[in-house]
Amino acid sequence: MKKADRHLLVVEDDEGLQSQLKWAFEGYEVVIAGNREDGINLLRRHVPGVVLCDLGLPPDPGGVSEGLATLQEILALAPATKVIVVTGDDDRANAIKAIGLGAYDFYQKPVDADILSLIVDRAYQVYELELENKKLQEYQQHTPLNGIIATSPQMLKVCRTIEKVAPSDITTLLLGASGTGKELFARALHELSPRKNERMVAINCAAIPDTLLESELFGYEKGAFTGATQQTIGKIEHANGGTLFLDEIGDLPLELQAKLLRFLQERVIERVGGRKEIPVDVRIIGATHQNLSENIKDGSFREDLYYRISEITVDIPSLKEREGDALVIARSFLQRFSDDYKKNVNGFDKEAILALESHDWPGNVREMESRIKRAVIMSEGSQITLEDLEIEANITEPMPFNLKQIRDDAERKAVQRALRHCSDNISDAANVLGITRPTLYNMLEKYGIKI
Ligand SMILES: Nc1ncnc2c1ncn2[C@@H]1O[C@H](COP(=O)(O)OP(=O)(O)OP(=O)(O)O)[C@@H](O)[C@H]1O
Repeated sequence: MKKADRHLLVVEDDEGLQSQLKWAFEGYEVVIAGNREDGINLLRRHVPGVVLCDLGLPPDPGGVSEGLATLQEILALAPATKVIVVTGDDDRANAIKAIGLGAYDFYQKPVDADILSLIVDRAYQVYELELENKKLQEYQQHTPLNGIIATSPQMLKVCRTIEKVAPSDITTLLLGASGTGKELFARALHELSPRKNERMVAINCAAIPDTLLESELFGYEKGAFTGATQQTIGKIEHANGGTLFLDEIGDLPLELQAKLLRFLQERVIERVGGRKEIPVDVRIIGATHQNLSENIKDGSFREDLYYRISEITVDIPSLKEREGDALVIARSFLQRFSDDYKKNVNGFDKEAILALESHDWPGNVREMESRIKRAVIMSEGSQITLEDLEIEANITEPMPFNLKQIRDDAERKAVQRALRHCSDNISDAANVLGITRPTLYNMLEKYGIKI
């Protein structure tokens, strides 16, 4: 939050003090009320992070009842607000009472604007930090599936599909580019399924030489080939009762595709060198970054196997296609790595945010994970810079149709961005955009933005 976006509410009935305080806080938007009712109205309108509240307010200017009531009402309406109570010079007892009721701090008259500014600055910093933390926690709570960070409509749809498909035994194919989270989703599917207490066994079909893949998958009997000194169970049998995750299934050699197809149809396997049919009960999840339709066309993937493994197909969009997810995922990684590496990094600077939002992310979430890990380790300040990320902001776009389109696009993007930055809080987003709430509502309707 820029200092200029910071609102400070002063509830004070002394007009001399009002005008002194109005100009005492450089960089704050100071709003002044002379009594509780006006104070609460301004609180609702401006949502200030910090309130300076005189305890002696009318109709009890000589006592503290109205001031304490104002404090309580502010905290009931906006518990995150930091209220600093201002008391008479000899009124420690009531100051402490106010702290007991939830005031953040107290300050005794006469007012020294310099000291009060310092107290307000510190209170605002605490307020903003708490707000940032709360947002992060909310994002994490909204995480639809364990360990998966997703707020974009595209990914929320994927999450819903996974939740629907998980309880059944249906064979599921996850399609998506490298690093989009296919394995993470496979694990989520397993965790949400009735098989969750059994094993999930993963095998990367592209990482194992073709000659070894058959015995890895199906196991072998003693003496099946040179070096087969003892009977060995394969991954499929190992996953019995649980889930088998066949990563990079598009790389499965044709002979093995036939054998896998037979297993999927009959649910029995034969170990290499064995004759016995062994029934195995596994749920199969496949994943690939390849275009299997192309592979079918060029004969490198069996069409009949494709239909067997794709009873349900889930397309996982690339990070670039997920509206708004990049920043949310980046923040979550930042928090994780700054905790892991005990670094005091708490955000991204403006240029870094632009770069995170405009980068193409060819390596998707995996690329982001490693870039942010490195940036956290390398960073020397409290904020990650463009240099730490080692990416270039790429904000060039094709020439649009006309000026109206440019304006509309920019307006829609600004509204979406403000909402994202304010966790969908309409008042905050309207403030960020410098417009009123009704204007923002009109824009949401105009651009069909749902929150
Ligand atoms: N939505 C997400 N939220 C949090 N972490 C994620 C998300 N998506 C992916 N990751 C993380 O990114 C990394 C890559 O994910 P994963 O291995 O699941 O991708 P993949 O699509 O299986 O990649 P590949 O095709 O290269 O095997 C992992 O560390 C994973 O935890």
